[in-house]
Amino acid sequence: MTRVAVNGVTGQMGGAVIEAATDSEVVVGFATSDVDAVDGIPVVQPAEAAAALREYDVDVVVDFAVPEGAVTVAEACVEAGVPMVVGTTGFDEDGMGRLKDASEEIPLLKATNFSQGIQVLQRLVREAAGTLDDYDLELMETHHNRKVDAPSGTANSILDVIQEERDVEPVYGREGHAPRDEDEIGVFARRAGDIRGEHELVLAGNDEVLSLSHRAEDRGVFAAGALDAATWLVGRDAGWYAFGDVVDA
Ligand SMILES: NC(=O)C1=CN([C@@H]2O[C@H](COP(=O)(O)OP(=O)(O)OC[C@H]3O[C@@H](n4cnc5c(N)ncnc54)[C@H](OP(=O)(O)O)[C@@H]3O)[C@@H](O)[C@H]2O)C=CC1
Ligand SMILES: O=C(O)C1=N[C@H](C(=O)O)C[C@H](O)C1
Repeated sequence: MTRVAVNGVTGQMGGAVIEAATDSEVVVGFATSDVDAVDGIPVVQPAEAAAALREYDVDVVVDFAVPEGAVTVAEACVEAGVPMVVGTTGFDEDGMGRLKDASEEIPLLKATNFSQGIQVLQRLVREAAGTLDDYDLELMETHHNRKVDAPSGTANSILDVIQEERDVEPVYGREGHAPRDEDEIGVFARRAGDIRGEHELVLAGNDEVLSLSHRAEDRGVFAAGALDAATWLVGRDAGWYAFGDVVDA
């Protein structure tokens, strides 16, 4: 069985990964709060991650934490020579640069969304935005009230795909007198309750509207995808990988 360490083990996604790990074994977790164990799994401070990766003979790390913690653990993975799957979102340029540096030494797979449905949505978005090239575009995402980054990592990834097809400028929310430019895309983030994750792209012409949307109904979908990615990543060459590489394999 693949021996997995979970970064952010005390969090919502950490719990979902532990629950989904039936074909792999979570042997250690990382978090900053002062807890010894979660579900019988020892919890270690991220600053001590490199030693723990060796001590627990970890094959791969699965990360759903915060950007700073993900970078700390990525650098520990480099030290210990362990591959890493990064699910955390909201990195700034420096954080992304440090992950890229790590990927020169270890296999590192980063995805803003580990659901297969979002992989397909991304392909549909590319086709729709490229084909309906004069339609107005608006992008919406909705998440639970504890989410800290906005727009979601997934919304930013969808925006990246659109910008590869169309020269559009994002406008984040609108307020007051805000007439729409031809080349803008409105981007909206809503936060409420325990909504797991909803994304919708609307493409509107004058007489028709195409809506492409996805809704995650359980965090288990992200956890299962990340664990599939983790198993796939073990034994690969150092480099930067995407979830599409796993889904297409
Ligand atoms: N790619 C995908 O498919 C998905 C990505 N996500 C992303 O995963 C991340 C986590 O989401 P979620 O579980 O809901 O968030 P939570 O806030 O529930 O969990 C965050 C976890 O990170 C830990 N943490 C905080 N600081 C550090 C640190 N410096 N080093 C290591 N761990 C740390 C927290 O524990 P403590 O305070 O004890 O340190 C906690 O366990 C978010 O960025 C979210 O957007 C979420 C779902 C799917
Ligand atoms: O924080 C979450 O919950 C989620 N975060 C990811 C994102 O920012 O896109 C993926 C998913 O939508 C759930």
